[in-house]
Amino acid sequence: MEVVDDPIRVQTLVGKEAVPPQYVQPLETRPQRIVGNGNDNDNDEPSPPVIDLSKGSSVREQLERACRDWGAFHVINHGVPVELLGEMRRLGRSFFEDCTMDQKLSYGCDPNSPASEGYGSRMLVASNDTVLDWRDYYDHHTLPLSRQNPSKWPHFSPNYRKVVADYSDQMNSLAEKLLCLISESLGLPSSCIRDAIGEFYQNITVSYYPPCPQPELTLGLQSHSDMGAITLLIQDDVGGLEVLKDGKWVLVNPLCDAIFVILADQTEMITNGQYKSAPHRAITNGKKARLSVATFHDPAKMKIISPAFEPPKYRPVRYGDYVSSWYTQGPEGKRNVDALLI
Ligand SMILES: O=C(O)CCC(=O)C(=O)O
Ligand SMILES: [Fe+2]
Repeated sequence: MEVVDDPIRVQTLVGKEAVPPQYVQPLETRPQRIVGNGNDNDNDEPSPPVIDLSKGSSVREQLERACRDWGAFHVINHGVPVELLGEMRRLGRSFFEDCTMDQKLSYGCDPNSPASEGYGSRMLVASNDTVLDWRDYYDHHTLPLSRQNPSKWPHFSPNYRKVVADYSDQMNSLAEKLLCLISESLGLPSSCIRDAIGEFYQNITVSYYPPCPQPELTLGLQSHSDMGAITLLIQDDVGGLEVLKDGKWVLVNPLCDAIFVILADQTEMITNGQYKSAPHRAITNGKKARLSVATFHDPAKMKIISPAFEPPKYRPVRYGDYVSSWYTQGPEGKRNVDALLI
């Protein structure tokens, strides 16, 4: 296996006047908007729907529309204490901003293993000539509990490990609840998608996007869809997450108490393409650092995923094989799940 050097953390580039050439996107993938200058959101631009989970009877209908039209939506009244969302954001930010680089590097992830836990900067990179993302991150392995080893997580704050463990529990329950509702919205038994995924493999990734001297040339995270079943994301008030809707990039409004739900590739497969995974990306800005916390819920590597409808439109795939092809080919704006279409 090719041995990869430990990547430069983007935070160490802050203060430069220009971005190094490896971070410059080709013309066709450069962002079309600059956030943080007061005209972030085009008034005519549609916004992802907001679904109130406490509104019993209409929730399934709203979910159905949001899943078909967007593959992504906000949920409010989701049952997760909003103080916990705030604590997770605060502690996540504190790691990046209050720890020294030496402290942070003592948690550095293994650059030779694609999904290793810890502090890194090059997660979605397929080859050495891929344009780099303007992002640093901290990835935590949280579920199943046999993968959870809090001694590997930052200990600069006495609360950090407890907050991450509580956050993991809460996201797990919400992901289960949403997959049940999503199954029901398609007339499937409520446990259908949940059972098709099996035991959740959950990762929590805190992404930190330092201010960028040339936001018009860069992306914080290149276009991709998430590989697993369902992603639950919170962000701060800076804004920069975009989802692709009818061929256009639409900004996801930061809603402080909401959780943003992103359908991922295995849910597209199981629903036989009735609900598509949502391509999304993050843009950067010149003034403020931006933070997001994404919680991924994936099947086990050995799990075979196949559509729950006849006739199937996708070939069955072992999840581990799907992941390996993703890491060797990279997202590069393609929809990897399309490769499984029959
Ligand atoms: O930072 C964001 O808003 C997006 C993060 C994301 O898409 C990911 O980590 O897969
Ligand atoms: Fe993502």
